[in-house]
Amino acid sequence: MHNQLIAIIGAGVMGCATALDVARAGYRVILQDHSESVIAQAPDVIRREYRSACFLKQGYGEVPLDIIMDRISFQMHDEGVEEASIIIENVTENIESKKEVYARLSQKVRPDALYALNTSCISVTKLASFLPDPRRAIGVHLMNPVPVKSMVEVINGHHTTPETEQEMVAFLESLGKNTVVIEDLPGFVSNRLSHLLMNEAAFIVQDGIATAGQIDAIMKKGFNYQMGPLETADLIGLDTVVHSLKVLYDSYQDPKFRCCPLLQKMVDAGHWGRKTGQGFYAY
Ligand SMILES: NC(=O)c1ccc[n+]([C@@H]2O[C@H](COP(=O)([O-])OP(=O)(O)OC[C@H]3O[C@@H](n4cnc5c(N)ncnc54)[C@H](O)[C@@H]3O)[C@@H](O)[C@H]2O)c1
Repeated sequence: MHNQLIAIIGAGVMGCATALDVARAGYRVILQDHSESVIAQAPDVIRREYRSACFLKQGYGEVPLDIIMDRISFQMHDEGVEEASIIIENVTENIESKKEVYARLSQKVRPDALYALNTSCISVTKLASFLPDPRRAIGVHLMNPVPVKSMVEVINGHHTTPETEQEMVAFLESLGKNTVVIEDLPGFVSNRLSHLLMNEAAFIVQDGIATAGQIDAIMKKGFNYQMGPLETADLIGLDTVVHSLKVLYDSYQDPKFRCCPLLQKMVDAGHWGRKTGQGFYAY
């Protein structure tokens, strides 16, 4: 067991799965969220993630669930965050929410702590500009589902130092992750490409050309994708996909990133994908 304490802020889809992976690797974890219902549900979400990871990834069950759960403190307050050597920020894909969280944490977090900023599309340089020391912040784009996906896209912001990069890569390797370190522009590599595909797939459904199932089948069987673009959108959360498309559109001012109206309509209707039980598919 490591002695290090890791604070994970935001206990949604990514926060819970990340807490599971980090605690499984032997770290003590604070999992914080401002929503009472999210914190109340988080232990069950983690238990489900663990069972699914044991099914999908050989050896994942070698660390028993009760040991992992004992390492995680579920909380709505920030107590203990001052002890953390790494802060992993996983809050909603909205610049104002993230900015508010950084302002709050800056009062408490120790000056030598590292910030791992988990964002789908927002520029890491922009996010780091809201922190007291942007040299110690770096983009850590974990992939969903975190326990199953070993790839992490690591993004150097403009001020990120080589020491920060080295420390963060070493931490991620201690979780069993593989990293690819790239430079910063909104959407990075993965989401600049994947969001175009998911958005265009939604346009195809809207145009009445094919169903979600047909599109996903073509991409899986014809192009060897493990998951189709609309299954992926449901897994990510359509709310997050729409937020990300807005960030891409605003950042590049390029119409290719305009959000498909059907996606926006589904979000307005509360059909956010797996997390609400209904998206392009029913769960
Ligand atoms: N979902 C994915 O597949 C995926 C993949 C990679 C990266 N990301 C990125 O990770 C981040 C989190 O995504 P998610 O899918 O977990 O979102 P989510 O909506 O499931 O969870 C976000 C959580 O942040 C919490 N939150 C919001 N404001 C807060 C505050 N001020 N203090 C504490 N908690 C607060 C919310 O209550 C919510 O529980 C986003 O930036 C997203 O773009 C998501």
